Amino acid sequence: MSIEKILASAPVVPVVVIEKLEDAAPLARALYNGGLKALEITLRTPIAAEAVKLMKAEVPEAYVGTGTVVDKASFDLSVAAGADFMVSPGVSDELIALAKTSDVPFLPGAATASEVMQLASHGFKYLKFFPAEAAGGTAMLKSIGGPLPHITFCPTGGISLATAPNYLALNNVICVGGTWMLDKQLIENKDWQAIEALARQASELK
Ligand SMILES: O=C(O)C(=O)C[C@H](O)[C@H](O)COP(=O)(O)O
Repeated sequence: MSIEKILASAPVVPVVVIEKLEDAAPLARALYNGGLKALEITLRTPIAAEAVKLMKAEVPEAYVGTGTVVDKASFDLSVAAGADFMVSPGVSDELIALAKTSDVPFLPGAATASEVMQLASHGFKYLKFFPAEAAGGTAMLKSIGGPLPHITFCPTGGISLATAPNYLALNNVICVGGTWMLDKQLIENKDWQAIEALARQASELK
């Protein structure tokens, strides 16, 4: 499985912070039924790895990956959980070495031309552009695309339903990451139909 195929599966990758294990399966089903095929579960809560397992069992046809992969511990936790892919907000020599020895698709984060060049030198052609809005938004991606046209991005960070199309219109953007479809109140209310509707809105973005 390639990171390209995973990222090309839908225009948006929901970035999920899972608080309750009981929400994992129905949330994954709602997001997938709404057309979002790749789900990024951030390792920011102690139940995240277990949630990945439950989501994969509930929606085996989905690509269930981990986010906030920042060191060997989180990398190993992702592998143990059976993550279909991994995403990091930035990158370190340790993570680059681990990613290059693993067959789990890895999407490293970058925010500057130098970081993009460093990752490209290690063979990465798909990068997370994070934090997208704070790091310069679409203007930054257009500028980076000039000298580095062979790198494709999944911008994430501060992107909304309204601004996502501006990123998706860029030649060097394959999809965006976002949290706007993960309304905390709807999840608290277990309103999975409403979550599915927000996912559908996101999945129909061009
Ligand atoms: O936890 C990580 O590893 C992250 O990279 C953080 C997420 O990308 C942001 O939480 C995106 O959140 P929004 O800004 O609401 O789209």
